[in-house]
Amino acid sequence: MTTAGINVPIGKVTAAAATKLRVGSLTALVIGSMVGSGVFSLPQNMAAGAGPLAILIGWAITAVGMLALVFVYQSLATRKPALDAGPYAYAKAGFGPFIGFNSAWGYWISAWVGNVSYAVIVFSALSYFFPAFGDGNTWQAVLGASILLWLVHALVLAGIRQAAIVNVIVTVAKIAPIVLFVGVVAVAFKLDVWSLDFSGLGNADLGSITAQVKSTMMVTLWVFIGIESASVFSGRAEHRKDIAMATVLGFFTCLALYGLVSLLSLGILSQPELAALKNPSMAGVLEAVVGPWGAILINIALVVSVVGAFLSWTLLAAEIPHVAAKDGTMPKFFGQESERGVPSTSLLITNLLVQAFLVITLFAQSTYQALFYIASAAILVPYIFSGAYAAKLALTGESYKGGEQRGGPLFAGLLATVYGLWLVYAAGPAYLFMCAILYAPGIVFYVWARRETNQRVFHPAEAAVAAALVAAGVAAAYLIWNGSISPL
Ligand SMILES: NC(=[NH2+])NCCC[C@H](N)C(=O)O
Repeated sequence: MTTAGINVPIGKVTAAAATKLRVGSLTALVIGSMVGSGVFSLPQNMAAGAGPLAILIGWAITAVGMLALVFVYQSLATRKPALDAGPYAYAKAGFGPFIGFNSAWGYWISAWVGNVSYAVIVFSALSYFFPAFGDGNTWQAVLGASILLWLVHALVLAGIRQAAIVNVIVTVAKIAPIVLFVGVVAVAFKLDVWSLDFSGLGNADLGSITAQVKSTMMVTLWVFIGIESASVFSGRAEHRKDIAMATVLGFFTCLALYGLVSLLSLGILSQPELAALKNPSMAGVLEAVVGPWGAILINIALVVSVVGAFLSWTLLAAEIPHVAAKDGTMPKFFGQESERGVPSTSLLITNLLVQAFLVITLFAQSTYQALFYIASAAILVPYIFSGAYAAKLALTGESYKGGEQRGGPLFAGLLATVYGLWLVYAAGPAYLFMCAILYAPGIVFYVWARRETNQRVFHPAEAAVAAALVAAGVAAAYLIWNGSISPL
């Protein structure tokens, strides 16, 4: 991860890093911005609801859908360079202020709920050394996570920016063990274990192939979140065209690593055995091959990787409402800055929410998986509207020169949108309802921002969407209260 997330104005972050980057380093940046916690739990997360065949199909769908999204952000970055505030700015330009607001709000929710999941998985990994941390949701773990949270808070307030050199070290420290894992597991791979139940249909718990594929979708989405920030690195590229190359290279490198981690693991332990592993499950798989040092290595790699990602996503999460406040999308108070230029109010609100969710985690006994499912589902609004905006530009011809080819971008935009809608379906009702609860309160802040800037609050269509959102939120709160759904 790097600080140069989508909403971080490039100049501010990179003033110090004036050296221009080539394809290699840019690719490392792209990979670094994607790899956080997800990969370390892939063996269990993927096998929990799917056999080898469905996992293969799941990666294939993800490859196509995510690549479409990559092209969407690339084409938007070149066509609408002025909108470099990221996904919400595209959604706003394409579909009006209310949709724009919800994209910013959703991206923000995803960022900070993702951080809650990070805190949980870090302590779940540490429980290998200190068993009291359990699955990262014991009181000891939540206490530890809270200390980590406010420590990071203090660092950010003090004006910390991730130095390029730290990024390089963290990226190497997290990628090297993953590559080692793939190598060791490839050698120990047993085809007969892998093909034991190729279709997964032998295990009645898994259900049809479609059901199995669906079960992998939030997981594969989660591991690629961060890819949208790649276009922001353009300011750091020596040649602008290098960034496109680096994004695609970074994408395929991660896809290969992710695919191999999840698929090769099925040749070490069977699907039911993987499904029963504790996360980070890469640790359990490597331990099965080489003994305890395998688990120790992976657990340490996870802590390094996720603490680094936690810092980056904290900076990014605080930056989102801050940037959105500047253009009137969010209330002005989110834009307040400390003397050091840190978006202190936004940071404080963000981390108070993380803290509140950590407490909820303790009482609801929430798992890492449930938390990152919420973060994945929440990001779909900005993703879908980015795809739709790219398609809209290609359809109307806006920002295209006469005779310029529009078929490719139109196809990518439509594909990304369809992929996003399929993910909404795959997320399932429990997580959609949970998102409704988190999105609905946003309306108050939207109204606030519109009043502050003396603008009309809702157009009729927007009012209808808002009303539907409130209704869904209320229904969701009721269903959770009476126990019909339990997304946590
Ligand atoms: N804190 C967050 N919102 N992180 C989102 C990025 C998730 C990242 N792809 C991972 O695997 O960890």
